[in-house]
Amino acid sequence: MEEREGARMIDTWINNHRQMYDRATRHPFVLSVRDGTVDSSSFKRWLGQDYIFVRQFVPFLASVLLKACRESEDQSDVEVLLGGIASLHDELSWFKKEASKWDVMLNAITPQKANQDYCRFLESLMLPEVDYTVAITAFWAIESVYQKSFSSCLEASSNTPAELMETFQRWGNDGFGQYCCALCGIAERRLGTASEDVVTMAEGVFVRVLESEVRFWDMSYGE
Ligand SMILES: Cc1ncc(CO)c(N)n1
Repeated sequence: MEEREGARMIDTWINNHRQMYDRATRHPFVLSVRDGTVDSSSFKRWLGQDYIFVRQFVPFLASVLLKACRESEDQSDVEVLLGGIASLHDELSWFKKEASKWDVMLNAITPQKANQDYCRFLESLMLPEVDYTVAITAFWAIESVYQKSFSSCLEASSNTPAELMETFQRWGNDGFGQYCCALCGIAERRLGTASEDVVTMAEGVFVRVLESEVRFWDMSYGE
């Protein structure tokens, strides 16, 4: 099979869907965090909904790991994904600690429509017939929207409130950036030898992730 240049492929997608990409990675909620004007009710709403999402993210990541174990030609994929599982473990404890700090009752939260839809989309990607290349592309896209969004809140010119810094460091720090690069590298490598059909499907999933992330951020403003 002809080798395609995966790196260029993902860059091309980002360029082709630039408007949606920017809406997902420079959402008004994130910009309000960055300039220090975010209100605590939006932050708390986001925190509670994201906890629910992250719980659903665990079985999704497990399904990607299983596909990597079975289908990947490169053993290091499994190690990258195991690192992701370890950090999700840490993330869940962090959510609980942060929620108690802000008086958010995690047990009492019901998922809003955008969250339910996003979680249902994740479920559809867990099916065994979904190609590993498509699943890892989705996984990379989901993580990288948070990485891009929150790393912008840590730039020297930003005015992120001190009590929110720890939150945004979770997804904005260099280590998380390197993890996203490793995921991107896996997706690129797989896309490089994938069939046209799989590439088309992976691009569709990428766009769907961006749309789902925009709707997810929108929830922080309430319904
Ligand atoms: C909605 C959403 N997207 C991405 C991430 C990154 O893990 C997250 N925690 N929540």
